[in-house]
Amino acid sequence: MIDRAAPAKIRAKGVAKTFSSEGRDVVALQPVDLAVAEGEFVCILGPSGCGKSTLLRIVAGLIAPSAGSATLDGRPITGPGPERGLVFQEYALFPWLTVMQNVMYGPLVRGLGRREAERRAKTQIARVGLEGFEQHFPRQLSGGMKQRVGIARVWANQPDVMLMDEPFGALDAITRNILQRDLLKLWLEERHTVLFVTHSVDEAIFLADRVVVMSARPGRITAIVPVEAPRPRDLLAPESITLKAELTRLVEDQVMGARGEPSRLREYVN
Ligand SMILES: Nc1ncnc2c1ncn2[C@@H]1O[C@H](COP(=O)(O)OP(=O)(O)OP(=O)(O)O)[C@@H](O)[C@H]1O
Repeated sequence: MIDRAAPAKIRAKGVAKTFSSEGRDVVALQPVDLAVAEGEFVCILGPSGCGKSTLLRIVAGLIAPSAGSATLDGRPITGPGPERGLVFQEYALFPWLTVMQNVMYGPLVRGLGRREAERRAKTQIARVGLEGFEQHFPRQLSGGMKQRVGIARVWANQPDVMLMDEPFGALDAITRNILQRDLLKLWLEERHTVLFVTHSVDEAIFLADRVVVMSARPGRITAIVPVEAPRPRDLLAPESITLKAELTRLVEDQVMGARGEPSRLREYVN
């Protein structure tokens, strides 16, 4: 159970980001406040370019905010750390290492003995359904398999928090659905805290405890919508369809609003 009364696992307070490039300032993120509870699965949903990745990268410690502060367990985030595992859309595997070596890499770097690193890697490779592919190189794997290795690699480090940036965005719809189900199964077993960036409304409804909707650039949070249906969720159930219409409207309003056009969806949604 998520304990919302407990101190937040991740907290963003007035977090904002302006990038300066070629003498121009780009406001990527307006001040954002967000608290994620321990063990919670939160999806950040919004149109392209609204600053979703920027917010995730600030929590990852890869970039510093221009204003405000982000904390993990109450401590300021000043850089990346082993308690936060990152999965990106680009698979980011080492092409010259096998699946086994890729997954063992983190535990070895963290000083685990070879045997323990191997044991952990084997367990994680089996969990993501890649038993038998330990000696394959990334080039011998499909996109979905590479993303499974990416997840196994992060999980082998036993992070407290998983930060996922459109991890399934490059995959075909069927593979994406399978990986969403598998990710959910793994998450239900261990209940890491997950911050998951997506621009798919269906993906957010299927996975999240809460969906954070962001506005078109410069990004800010426009709504936080809880998803209360028990898992696994049926996206064709009436409550999912209603929620899908609501979230789609929220996102579309942002895009249309940014263009100065009224939302076309309004006529379909009461
Ligand atoms: N390093 C950077 N330098 C300059 N501008 C940047 C940088 N990183 C991001 N931006 C700008 O900040 C804005 C937000 O980018 P971000 O990648 O966070 O959006 P996003 O919502 O994740 O987009 P998408 O869904 O398309 O991946 C964009 O306008 C982008 O061009």
